[in-house]
Amino acid sequence: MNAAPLALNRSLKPLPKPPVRIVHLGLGAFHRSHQAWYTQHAPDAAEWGIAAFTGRRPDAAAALSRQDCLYTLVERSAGGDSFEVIGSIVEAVDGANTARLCELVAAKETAVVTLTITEAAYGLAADGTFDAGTPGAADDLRALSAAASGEAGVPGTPLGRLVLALARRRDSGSGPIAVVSCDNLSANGEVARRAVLGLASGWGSGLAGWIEANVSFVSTSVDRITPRTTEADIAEVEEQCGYSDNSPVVAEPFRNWVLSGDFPAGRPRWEEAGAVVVGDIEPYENRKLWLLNGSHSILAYAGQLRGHATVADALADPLCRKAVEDFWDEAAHHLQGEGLDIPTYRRALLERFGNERIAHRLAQIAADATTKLRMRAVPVMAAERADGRSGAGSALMLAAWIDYVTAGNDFQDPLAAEIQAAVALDGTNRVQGLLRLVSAALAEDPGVVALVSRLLGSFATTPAATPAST
Ligand SMILES: NC(=O)c1ccc[n+]([C@@H]2O[C@H](COP(=O)([O-])OP(=O)(O)OC[C@H]3O[C@@H](n4cnc5c(N)ncnc54)[C@H](O)[C@@H]3O)[C@@H](O)[C@H]2O)c1
Ligand SMILES: O=P(O)(O)OC[C@@H](O)[C@@H](O)[C@H](O)[C@H](O)CO
Repeated sequence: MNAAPLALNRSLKPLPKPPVRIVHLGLGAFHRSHQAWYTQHAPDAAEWGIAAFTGRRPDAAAALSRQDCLYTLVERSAGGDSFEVIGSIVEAVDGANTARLCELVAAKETAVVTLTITEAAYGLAADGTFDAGTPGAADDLRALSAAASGEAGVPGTPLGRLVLALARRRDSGSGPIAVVSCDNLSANGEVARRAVLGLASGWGSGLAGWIEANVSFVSTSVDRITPRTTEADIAEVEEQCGYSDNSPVVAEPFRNWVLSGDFPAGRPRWEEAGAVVVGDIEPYENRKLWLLNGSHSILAYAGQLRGHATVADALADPLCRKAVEDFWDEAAHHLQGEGLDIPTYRRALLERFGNERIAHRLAQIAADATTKLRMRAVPVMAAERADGRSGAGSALMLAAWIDYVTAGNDFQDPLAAEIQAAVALDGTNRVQGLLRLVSAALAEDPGVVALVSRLLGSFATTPAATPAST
């Protein structure tokens, strides 16, 4: 009988355990492949430990805690896998444990709070402002107001919990701190600032003013394709590494992190691990959000309509590939700037997306479309139309999404009820109703509605049924 493999922990792999100076909200796959990797590879890693909180469930924190917060990062290239144990996370906590969050954020030693809570968790309205009316925000505003007056009140969203913890930091006199959004949002620092200040209004008693003066909201562009871990990944780590790891994470070899903003209480020297610190982040953000995430959205809807399950499969379909390249041509008109090198970036994306060993599921990317399309299709289309062109490449992304939700596919979206109501309408009203959830301005433009309507059905045929081109 084979002996059970040894479990991964700090006795088996005695990595240093630095003190907590970073608090992370959203303990998912991406944080572990990206910010935790950069922190481990910074030259001052010995001073910077991370306490990471889950978002909605305790499971990931419980699993990681069972192995002293160590996990294996599997770097998966087209040619093979390499393995590295990451130890920069030193505490993994259930997000509902607001007492521990408050304690850590209020501590003088804590200098940075990072976020990977997904785009939908910022509670944005269609115009990009904070929407106090979403159920999560409304509940948190009430909870924060109760907590401020000493009554029982515990916020349930990550940003509501962060506001509670920032109130504790103010009370403890621990001074300024940086909040760093690592979610795929344009101007993610500014979005985080608006959402935090919006929720802080529930607390009252000058908390919003204190946050304005003491919290630096850093914007970042983050990049490393990190699909969800599978059972096969867990089995592979056991076989190749000789220990059992319940929480490995798989990522492509490529990684990129561009940051812009102040860190009033310090930060790890991430730039010496390859991160880039810039003054103006917008061109980098747009390049990444439009070219990578925008084409991911096209592939998610068009690809699934054509029967594909992964990014690599969809990209191999000429119809999907053409839609991606047409959108890239459009977006490139509005990506000017020194060092952006769009042709090289595009070539690299084709190679990254084509890595068949990274099974990046289209269903995962398809989630939360209304929030994502506002930052991926809408700005490019608006810029194209302002320059007198049609914006057909961006319109095709919107048409593919409309076909996808109309076809009765399962989807997750903060506006799911509104999407269902719009889908129940007919013809142009349906198109206009769905566009309105993404951009009121585009929905009111008859030219856009007509263009998107004309493009419906573009991906209706499966590849096998597509007539051979002549
Ligand atoms: N995975 C990637 O390749 C990648 C790359 C770049 C950026 N990102 C950004 O990171 C985010 C997280 O990606 P991931 O791969 O870690 O996902 P994940 O599903 O592994 O983890 C997401 C974390 O956020 C929490 N969460 C999810 N939805 C939430 C909500 N509505 N409210 C509160 N908490 C919520 C989850 O509980 C979990 O802790 C993405 O949405 C994206 O903005 C991901
Ligand atoms: O939920 P999303 O669409 O923001 O993320 C899914 C993928 O598009 C995304 O995770 C990319 O892999 C990532 O942005 C690459 O850096």
